[in-house]
Formats: sequence, structure tokens, C-alpha cells
Amino acid sequence: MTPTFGVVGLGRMAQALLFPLLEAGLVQREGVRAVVASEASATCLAQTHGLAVATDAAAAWSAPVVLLAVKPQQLEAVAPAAAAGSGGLLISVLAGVTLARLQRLFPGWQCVRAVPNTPALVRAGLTGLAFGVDVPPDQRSWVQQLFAQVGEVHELPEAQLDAFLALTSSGPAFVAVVAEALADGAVAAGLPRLLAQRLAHRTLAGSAALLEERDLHPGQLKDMVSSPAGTTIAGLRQLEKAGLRSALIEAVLAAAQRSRELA
Ligand SMILES: NC(=O)C1=CN([C@@H]2O[C@H](COP(=O)(O)OP(=O)(O)OC[C@H]3O[C@@H](n4cnc5c(N)ncnc54)[C@H](OP(=O)(O)O)[C@@H]3O)[C@@H](O)[C@H]2O)C=CC1
Ligand SMILES: O=C(O)[C@@H]1CCC=N1
Repeated sequence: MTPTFGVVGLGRMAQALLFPLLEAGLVQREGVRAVVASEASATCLAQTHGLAVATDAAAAWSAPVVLLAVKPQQLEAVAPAAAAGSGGLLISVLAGVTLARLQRLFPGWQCVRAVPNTPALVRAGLTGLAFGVDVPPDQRSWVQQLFAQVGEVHELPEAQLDAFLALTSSGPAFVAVVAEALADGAVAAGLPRLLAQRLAHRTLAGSAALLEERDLHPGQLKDMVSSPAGTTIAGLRQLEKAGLRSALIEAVLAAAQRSRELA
């Protein structure tokens, strides 16, 4: 019989994780027991992806492994239904929600706090993991393998997960704003929009690949590109004047603080 895999909340994050896992065969399509809030979402997801998606929570909690991916504000509403199951492994991706709170709300479940990001959808994800003390070693390595399918996995002390989330999970939005603004600049300078967007994305991806593959400090790459009295230093001067570094630092700090508040 196909092992079942429960999913409580099949929104953007759960889909970004589940679809690559289905493609890789780590989770069997016919074993998925997903639960969402609205009939409209359930019907749409079931028809589009050929999955069992219900609005009756009991469907998911009978599985031995459950991925919990509702909004933190929806946690209290979904928790009581877990009592219908007989316990197992609970993998929560809820921002800020601590292992201690999960263990209180889900007695009988061994809890894992995972901090994934949406690039998982294209297997370029990052996941931070912290395990409840009662999760046995074989389950820990299974969870690590699961998330390794969609990118890089880092096991961290739980206290570091809010900072991890601020950089890696909220970070795609920060980077998207940078990409959009760079493209806007190129349009202002005369390039067509679609070309500007493509070039902005490739510039970000190429720069990241160069930093990683050559193990460069970001300052080295900045200096490599900046000729004396050249174009780059003229642009960098504007970035410093506008406080880009400070804005990014404060964005990451604000996201980490918000994650702690959501606990
Ligand atoms: N998006 C991201 O980049 C990241 C998100 N996270 C975390 O992932 C979690 C989900 O976020 P995200 O995917 O963006 O949110 P979405 O709003 O896209 O998805 C939420 C899902 O929960 C379902 N839901 C709501 N209430 C209930 C309920 N009572 N019972 C069952 N299902 C319910 C919704 O169903 P319906 O569609 O019917 O409303 C929907 O499928 C959050 O806790 C967030 O902190 C973590 C890292 C990154
Ligand atoms: O914005 C949020 O709350 C979620 C968690 C991290 C990314 N998105």
C-alpha cells in the first residue's frame, strides 16, 4: 500500500515543496492527503494536479507524516483536528512558530520546524531545520533527505531560525524588488522592458554564480567591476547616497523580528 503523506495547507509554500517531491518520486501522488480551507481551492488543486484535496481536516491527520503549511495566524484553528490522527511526524513550515508551541498544540506528534523558501519549486531552495528532541535519528535523516531534494539543507539551533528565515525565506522578495528596480533603471536608460527584465535576472544569477564558484568576498567582486572614474563607481555612489546597504540590513532585521513576533 502507498504510504500516505498529509498536507495541511496547500498554498504557495507547500506547493513549492510538494511538486518537486512528487516529480522526484519521494512522495507518491496517490498517497497525498491534502487539506485546504475553501472548497474552491480544493476543487481547483484536485483537478489541476490530480491530488486528493479535501476541506475535512481529518483526511490529512490520518497520515503518519504531516506537512503543516497554513499561515501562523491559522494555527490555532487547525490544531484540534490533529487529535483525530494517531500521531507521527509533524513538519511545520510556519514562520516563527516554535517547537515548544508545536509540541504543546500537537501532543503525540514528533515535531520538526522547517524554514524553506520558494526557490524550492525549481530545486534551488534553502531549508533550515530544527528537530524536537524526541525525533529519532532515522526520521531526522529522512526529513533531511526530503528537503535535500529541493535544495540545500542546514540544521541549526532553533534560536537561529528567525534570522535564517529573514534572509532566505523573505529574501526572495527582497531580491525580486532589486531585480525589478534594476530593470526599471535599464528601461529608463532606453532598453525595452522584456529585455531589461531578462538581463536583470541573468545579472543577478551570474553574479551569484561568480561569487559562489570563485568563493569571492562580495567586496572583491564590487572592486573587480569598478574602474577608476568609471561607470560602476558612479552608480555605487548613488546607491550609498540612497542608503541601499542600510535599507537591506534593516529589511532583514525587520523580517527576523516579525518572525519572532509570530511565535
Ligand atoms: N511563502 C513563502 O515564501 C514562505 C512561507 N512560509 C510559511 O508557510 C506557511 C504558508 O504560507 P503560504 O504558502 O505563503 O500561504 P498561502 O496563503 O499561500 O497558503 C495557506 C494555505 O493554508 C490553507 N488553509 C487556511 N486555513 C486553513 C484551515 N483552517 N485548514 C486547512 N487549510 C487551511 C489555505 O487554503 P485556501 O487556499 O483554501 O485558503 C492555503 O492552502 C506560512 O506559515 C508561512 O509562514 C515559510 C517560508 C516561506
Ligand atoms: O512573509 C511571510 O510571512 C512568509 C514567511 C517567510 C516568507 N514568507
